[in-house]
Amino acid sequence: MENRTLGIIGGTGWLGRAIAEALLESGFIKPDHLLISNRSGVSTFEPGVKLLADNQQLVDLSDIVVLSIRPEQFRELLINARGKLVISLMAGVPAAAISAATGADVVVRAMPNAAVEIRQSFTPWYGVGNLVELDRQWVQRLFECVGSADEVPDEDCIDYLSALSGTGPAFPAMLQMALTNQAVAAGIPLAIAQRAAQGVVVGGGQMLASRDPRQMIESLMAYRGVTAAALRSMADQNIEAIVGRAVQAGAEIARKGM
Ligand SMILES: NC(=O)C1=CN([C@@H]2O[C@H](COP(=O)(O)OP(=O)(O)OC[C@H]3O[C@@H](n4cnc5c(N)ncnc54)[C@H](O)[C@@H]3O)[C@@H](O)[C@H]2O)C=CC1
Ligand SMILES: O=C(O)[C@@H]1CCC=N1
Repeated sequence: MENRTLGIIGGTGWLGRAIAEALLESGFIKPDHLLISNRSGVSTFEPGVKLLADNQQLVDLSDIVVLSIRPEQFRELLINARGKLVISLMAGVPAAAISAATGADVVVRAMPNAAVEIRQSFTPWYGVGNLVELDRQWVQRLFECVGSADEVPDEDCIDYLSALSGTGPAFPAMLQMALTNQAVAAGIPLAIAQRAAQGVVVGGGQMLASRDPRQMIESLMAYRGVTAAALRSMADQNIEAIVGRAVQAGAEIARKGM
């Protein structure tokens, strides 16, 4: 299991590169068992990692192939991956379409997020085809190198979670911007507004790494003061429905296919 060769198509992109670097740093993959497809010929990977311009050659030399290209780039990709385990990170591309286009009988769809950069992605994954137990464990351990991971019960979970957790820092970034903009509109100087809003999202997020959110809300509501008024206003405006509609809008795109 340890000596498998992994090829990443799109390994010079945002997710692909971060995952490749984490796999090497953690020792999960040795440099001479990692292949990266690279069209420019310029490498910043450590020595031993093989760069290949030819994707079919990469597939032929790999036991497992990660597709970390964009959905529209996948339409142009011509590879025969019959007999290989293909792991796709692409949003909105069903496993059946990946099998049909690549010939792979076993396809894992995984949905990390941009926090792979800091090894804090949550990555749900789902395997289609005969994914044996050893492969299952391997996939789980691979994504644990960039955070935490869970096998999910069906493929639709991947489409739904693409919008919920695949979006990674998008929801917190939007909240941070809204807090900043509102503070500036209320007359707070921009630099202070930015620091205050960042403190809420980053500092608050770090606390929630080890606290239960419901208990946190209850503890702060118990003051019956400022926080209670602010959170009650959000609840009155049905924040849950707003969040629900946002995730559904993203999931709809993933389900429709890209
Ligand atoms: N960036 C994100 O936060 C997330 C991205 N995804 C999915 O991951 C996939 C990759 O996304 P990113 O890394 O953000 O995109 P990216 O655009 O940063 O990376 C794609 C890379 O693939 C390379 N590439 C494209 N076609 C190629 C080919 N035929 N041969 C070799 N290399 C090729 C490009 O040059 C680029 O370096 C997408 O399908 C996206 O849906 C999923 C969850 C989160
Ligand atoms: O927005 C997208 O389509 C990709 C998938 C989830 C995050 N980024």
